[in-house]
Amino acid sequence: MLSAAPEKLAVTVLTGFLGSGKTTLLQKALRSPGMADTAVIINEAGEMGLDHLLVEAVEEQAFQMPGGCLCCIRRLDIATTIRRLIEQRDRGEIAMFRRLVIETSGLADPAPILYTLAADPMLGHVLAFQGVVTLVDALAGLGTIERHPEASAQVAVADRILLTKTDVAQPGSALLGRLDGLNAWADRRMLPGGDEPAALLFDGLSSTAARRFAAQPVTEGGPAHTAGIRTLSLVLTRPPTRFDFARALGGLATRRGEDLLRAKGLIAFSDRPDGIAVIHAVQHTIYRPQWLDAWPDADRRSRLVFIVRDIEPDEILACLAAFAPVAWTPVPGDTAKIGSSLTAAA
Ligand SMILES: Nc1nc2c(ncn2[C@@H]2O[C@H](COP(=O)(O)OP(=O)(O)OP(=O)(O)O)[C@@H](O)[C@H]2O)c(=O)[nH]1
Repeated sequence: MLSAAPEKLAVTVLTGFLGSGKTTLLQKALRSPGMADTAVIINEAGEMGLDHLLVEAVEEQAFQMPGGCLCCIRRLDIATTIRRLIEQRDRGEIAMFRRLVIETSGLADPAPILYTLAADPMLGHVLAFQGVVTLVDALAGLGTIERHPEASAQVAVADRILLTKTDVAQPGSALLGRLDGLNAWADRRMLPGGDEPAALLFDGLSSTAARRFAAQPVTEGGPAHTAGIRTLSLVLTRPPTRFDFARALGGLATRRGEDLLRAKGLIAFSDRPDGIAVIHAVQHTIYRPQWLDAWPDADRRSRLVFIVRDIEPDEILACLAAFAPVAWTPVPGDTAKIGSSLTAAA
């Protein structure tokens, strides 16, 4: 049965550097009954997307856009994806939704995405842009903003800045001063905090940023990315023990933590066969694994995605193999460099 389509689709862009907590916030927000009318589009920097599997949403609610950083190589795909979802919704093929969250990859500069949304003639009539919510890691945020122009750009366009991981560390005065310098006018909140996660994504946002960027066409060639960033996706042919795996990832984080921007994955361990571990590392920090009762999709392979700066795939493979003696096999076609070479080819 066809449902009546709403007049305008409320859209929020959720951004923040790699590992700042975007998927965690989305997971919490989607548990709220108030989010039943909200679809999410998830974009990741690597070919092998995982976040859409980790968001516990109704299957029809979360849509994946992997295959590259949304702001450069796939910029125009976002308009196509939204148009397609609206058509499917209006034909009754997917669940009715009245709101949309676009989670950008952690490396995205949101400005070209905002421009793409505003410049599309059809979308201009059907979208009601709410604003940009930017997450900043209270622990790693200052260093990240200083080293990566993408992180500064994400802060600069925010309508709301959410400082995450404040249960672990309070943001220092240097970070707060840097945020003031980049964007003093955005609403600023702490996470975890007293706010409803769903409300943080929609309530009280202004569309000032959208209007500002709609007026500034983005030049071809896309935004600048930090040089030397690349992704590497690996699958494991045999399950490692938890100890070996911890030593392998820990060894890499100890040696190259500053340039190990992000690692995430799904791993089956030989000494814990009753669960699948969701692995997260952000620079020097390796997070306690979360456990799933079963594989979240048909793919039963243990897999890890790395996003690194100035680390060659061979160095990662050698470090992992030294500590965890199982085969780590690169996924063909996913040792991509993100940066000038890809941008120029767009
Ligand atoms: N202590 C604490 N940990 C958090 C918080 N938010 C996120 N994390 C942890 O940080 C790690 C990365 O969080 P994600 O939500 O995957 O980050 P993300 O921004 O989606 O990462 P990318 O998609 O790679 O850009 C996970 O281990 C989370 O559990 C927080 O507020 N407090």
